[in-house]
Amino acid sequence: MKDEISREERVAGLKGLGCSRKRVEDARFTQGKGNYVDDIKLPGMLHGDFVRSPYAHARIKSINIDAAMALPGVTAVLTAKDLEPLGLHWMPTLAGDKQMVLADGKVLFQGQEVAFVVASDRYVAADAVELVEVDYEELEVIVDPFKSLQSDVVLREDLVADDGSIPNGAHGPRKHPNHIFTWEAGEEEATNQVIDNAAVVAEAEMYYHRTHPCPLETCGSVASMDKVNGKLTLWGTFQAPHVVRTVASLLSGIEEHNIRVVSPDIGGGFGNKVGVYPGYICSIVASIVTGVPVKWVEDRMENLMSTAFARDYWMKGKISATKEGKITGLHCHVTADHGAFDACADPTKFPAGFMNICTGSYDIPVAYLGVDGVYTNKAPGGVSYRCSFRVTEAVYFIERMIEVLAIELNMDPAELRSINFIKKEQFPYTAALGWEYDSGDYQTAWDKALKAVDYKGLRAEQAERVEAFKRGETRKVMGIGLSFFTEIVGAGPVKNCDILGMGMFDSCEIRIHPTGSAVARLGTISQGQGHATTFAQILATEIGLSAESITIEEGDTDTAPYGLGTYGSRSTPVAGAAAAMAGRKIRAKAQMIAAYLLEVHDNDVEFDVDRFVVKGVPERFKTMKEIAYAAYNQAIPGLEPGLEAVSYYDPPNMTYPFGAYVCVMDIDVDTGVPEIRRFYALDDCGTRINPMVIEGQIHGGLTEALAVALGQEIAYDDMGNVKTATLMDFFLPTAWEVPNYETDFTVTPSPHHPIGAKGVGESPHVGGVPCFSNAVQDAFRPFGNRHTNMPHDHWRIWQTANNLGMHD
Ligand code: PCD
Ligand SMILES: [Cu+]
Repeated sequence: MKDEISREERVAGLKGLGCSRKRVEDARFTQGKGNYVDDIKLPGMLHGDFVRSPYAHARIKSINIDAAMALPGVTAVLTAKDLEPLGLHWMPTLAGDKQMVLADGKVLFQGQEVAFVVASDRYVAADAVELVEVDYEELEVIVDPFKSLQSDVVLREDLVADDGSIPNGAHGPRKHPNHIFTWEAGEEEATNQVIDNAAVVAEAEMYYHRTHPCPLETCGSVASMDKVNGKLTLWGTFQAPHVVRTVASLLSGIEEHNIRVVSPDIGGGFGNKVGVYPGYICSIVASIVTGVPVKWVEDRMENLMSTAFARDYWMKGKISATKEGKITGLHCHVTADHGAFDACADPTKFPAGFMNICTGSYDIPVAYLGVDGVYTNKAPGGVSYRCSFRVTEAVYFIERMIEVLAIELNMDPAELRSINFIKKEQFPYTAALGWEYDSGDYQTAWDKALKAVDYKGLRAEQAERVEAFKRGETRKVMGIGLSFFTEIVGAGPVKNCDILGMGMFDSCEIRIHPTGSAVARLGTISQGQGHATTFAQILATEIGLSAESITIEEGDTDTAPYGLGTYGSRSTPVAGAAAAMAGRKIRAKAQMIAAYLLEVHDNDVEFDVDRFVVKGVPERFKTMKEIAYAAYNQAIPGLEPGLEAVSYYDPPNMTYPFGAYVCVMDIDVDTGVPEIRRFYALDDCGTRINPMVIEGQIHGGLTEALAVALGQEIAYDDMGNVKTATLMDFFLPTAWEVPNYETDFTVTPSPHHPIGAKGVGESPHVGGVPCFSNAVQDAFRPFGNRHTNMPHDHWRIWQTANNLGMHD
């Protein structure tokens, strides 16, 4: 047979690895044809809405539902009393704590779910919510975690024994009724010894404020109990649909094969949609009780007030070094505000997530981390926002400690980083707090970044600006924000990582059709990341069929293989690896088919782009399309018909993407308004599947980082009122604030991932927040600033300038 097109054209035709293929899902989204939870409309469907607590801490004396029930269109009003006989008034959290589904005797945060109204439409439900009369007796409110550990006020009465003793929590002994856990890593004594005897020590206390990812789509679910067939179908905004199915089965007693969980299109997740919310449970119970489908969808205020927040970490650090700037030790203590229930979604063995990556990208011989989790009268969560697993906090911490140490040493912070990087030859590198970093080449990335922005030139310009400011010629100061981050993404492996006992592997199942097109299903679920585009690219390169002829499906537990879902940038490292492995199984069978068709031995054919060729005889080949057809339609001795494969992949390690960011900022000291002149981001996520998708991920993550660093916050007053529950008060950046990002990359493949890819979705946020914050702080460094807390909104920046005497 003769070849009409060149090998190059055949490679391009696959649209495989490395191709900036346009996102296939966007045809649907840009034409308004997406299918979100709120688009699901079933015959006879009822609508639920919550009565929520106006108080942050109060005893519930009585609930009167009579007036609400009397409103035409209202079917039911559920309270904890109705859920109790079913054992559903409390639910387990992913962190091994339990949480009230509906207020049981008391409320513990503003916005807590008190009663669930079910009515004929969303408006009637909202009207009925107003008619439910709840009699509250206010209790003393605690919003400060340090005060919480000193207070006589017991927040969680359910966690104190009758004799007043404090039973152990899910993560061991508790020191106080409002204490959740102590978690430690590293060697405290050895670390203290090094620090106490060091030539130079820098200390800092910093607060990484509470915030919220605020996805475009809020959380919601539709439950439909088919009593005839005994089958429960649950559509919802779930980042981990299979986990929801298993948990729903364990809680309800409905056998798992009779539960179908579907995540339809999701309008942004960002970790906000990992946890299990009372709304999910209440819609299920309401559908079981009424026998018709019940929908629950939050409004914006409910989403901001009550669903999984992020951060709220009070961090205290000490870092020591030689006079030359070689870091010798690091000590970190965190007081972690978890709100009213511990509902973090960290792997079970890691109650503070992967905070123990806080030694960052540096070769630090000895370190210690201690974390104390504390209850307060705030919403539960702590799982979300572009690094559920606390790597955001860890990287912020170390990147601030480096800056503070640079001040102490009177050294350039870029040079200080260079001196301390883990060197290329040291990988795989075992860090003082236990992680084994898979691969990295930090110095190369750093040099490339500093060169790209002309770092030396910028510092010279900054020095001139400081002089000009002092002479009174300008009121603008200039900051150069640096950050170098190492992320840790791709949980498992199963031996280290499980959630509530569910091991963190992932999966891919692929079915090739006779005409050489395919459908592949994975255990993950895209929330906007573009999986339908990128997973097809991995498979295209592995099996030699064009990505255009491979459909990717996720999110329906009736069809998709079991997987742990999408968060912690785990889809590429884990499900992406499963896809590659399933592709290789297809290829192995295809090789046998090709050999039979070509009448040679299996070992005499080899794979080439989209075909198997007889070794050394390139004109003798069978394309994958021909092989697929033969797989079904030709009797091949010793082989079953069909061409399918499934892979369950338990990764041997996590992947460690990294990056080097630089932000140049001008700040008007009289208005506190920062202006971002330049933002350069170099990312290394190993093998790049789709450069355009990566670029989009980085723009998104950096914009969220800008938001968090420069103004976004879930703030509470002393009464526990949420002060930022609307988009009037909660900062969402617009095109006005967002700079023109310059992106760049290096490629250091993961040695253990089948295609060498690492995750990237979280990276820009993890590296971006310290970069923006460092830019603000660096602008004030020449005027005496050491550390000021985020968010650096205009008012706080103005205060920083004022405190430094710059308004005098
Ligand atoms: N190397 C590489 C890597 C990656 N990639 C691509 O990119 C993406 C991403 O990826 P990753 O990194 O793996 O990740 P994932 O898993 O998929 O995802 C997750 C992430 O993702 C991010 N991004 C995003 N985007 C959108 N649009 N939306 C959303 O929601 C979101 N979210 C966020 C978050 S937050 Mo968490 O949950 O907190 O934990 S985590 C997270 C996809 O598509 C992939 O394929 C490529 O291409 N290459
Ligand atoms: Cu993460």
